[in-house]
Amino acid sequence: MLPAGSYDGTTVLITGGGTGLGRAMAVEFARLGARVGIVSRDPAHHAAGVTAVEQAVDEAAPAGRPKRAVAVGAVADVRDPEQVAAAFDAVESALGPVSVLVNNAAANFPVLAAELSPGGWRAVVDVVLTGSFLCSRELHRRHVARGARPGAILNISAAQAFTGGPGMVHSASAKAGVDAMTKTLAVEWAPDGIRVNGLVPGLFPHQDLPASLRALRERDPDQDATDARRQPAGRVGQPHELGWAATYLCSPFAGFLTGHTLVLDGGNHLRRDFVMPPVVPVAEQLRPRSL
Ligand SMILES: CCCCC/C=C/C(=O)SCCNC(=O)CCNC(=O)[C@H](O)C(C)(C)COP(=O)(O)OP(=O)(O)OC[C@H]1O[C@@H](n2cnc3c(N)ncnc32)[C@H](O)[C@@H]1OP(=O)(O)O
Ligand SMILES: NC(=O)C1=CN([C@@H]2O[C@H](COP(=O)(O)OP(=O)(O)OC[C@H]3O[C@@H](n4cnc5c(N)ncnc54)[C@H](OP(=O)(O)O)[C@@H]3O)[C@@H](O)[C@H]2O)C=CC1
Repeated sequence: MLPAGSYDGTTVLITGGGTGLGRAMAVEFARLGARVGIVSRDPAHHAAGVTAVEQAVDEAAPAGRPKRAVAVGAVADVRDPEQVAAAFDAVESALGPVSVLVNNAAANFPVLAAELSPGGWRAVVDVVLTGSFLCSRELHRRHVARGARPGAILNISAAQAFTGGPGMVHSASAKAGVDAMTKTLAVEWAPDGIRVNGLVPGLFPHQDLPASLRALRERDPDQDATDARRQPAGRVGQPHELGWAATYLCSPFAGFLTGHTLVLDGGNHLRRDFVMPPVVPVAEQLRPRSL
């Protein structure tokens, strides 16, 4: 954990910050003093994120301290550059200039590559890869125009980017693009004082996942125990742990770190051996089963 107040005076914009892991990161940034802008499509998600942030900050604050406006939501589909610019405007007019961006918004659903429509491919690649680029570009443009520094961008990726993702070709391909973008922008924007890093969550189950992903887990009534047994660390990740890693990577304590992608997965992506469990074809894994 970073020292209290590490983010005092800093405005952090988190795409998809109203649900799941984005919300957990928003809470950890706010606990350390950040003002947080939550950007996504659904205002109900913003409200959930703002409430979580305010509760966490209130719990951590001394009794009687006046309540501060620490979080706001702004509507944008990250695929649309005009909506992205408008959301930055809204966040900055409420909370001040954004100097930290977390590209967390994502889309994903399990599908066999042979059955994925062009529209389904585009939806995922555009949200994950194009959305991360458009938001990064917007932060860079504003940061440079105001001569501000330092700045930090954190791209939330996935281990599928380097292992491949059978049953999720769209997401794996998009996240691999995000990792290449992390390295590229780290070099291009280092002279502008903007660090660009990546963070890969391992398995972090939570209730906000879309139905198609939840359904994969809900087939097994003992899924929590099964998931834990599948991880070298013997457990899945807890969302606040991702928040701890994110707040470190964007902080001055990581001031010389750029172009790096940190994997937080209890060792799961390294779990390869000469002898592996028998192969179950992905088509069989995704086929609906009667319980
Ligand atoms: C515990 C397991 C964890 C596994 C690892 C998790 C990794 C993650 O990335 S988690 C993040 C997942 N979160 C989300 O996906 C949240 C947001 N998702 C969505 O809003 C939808 O899933 C979306 C991606 C479909 C939204 O895109 P949008 O453009 O708004 O959606 P459309 O309904 O217009 O669909 C576009 C396109 O995609 C096809 N499609 C949608 N769902 C499926 C599906 N389940 N299977 C196959 N195809 C799907 C849809 O048919 C459209 O295609 P066309 O009809 O060809 O235009
Ligand atoms: N949970 C896990 O185990 C893993 C997660 N990850 C990654 O972690 C990150 C967070 O995922 P997680 O919290 O689990 O998933 P969620 O589904 O909870 O979060 C996805 C978020 O993205 C937002 N979003 C989706 N599409 C758009 C869009 N077009 N424009 C703006 N915002 C959008 C959604 O908000 P709204 O609907 O309001 O637009 C939602 O808040 C993602 O990058 C994901 O790929 C990676 C590996 C494993």
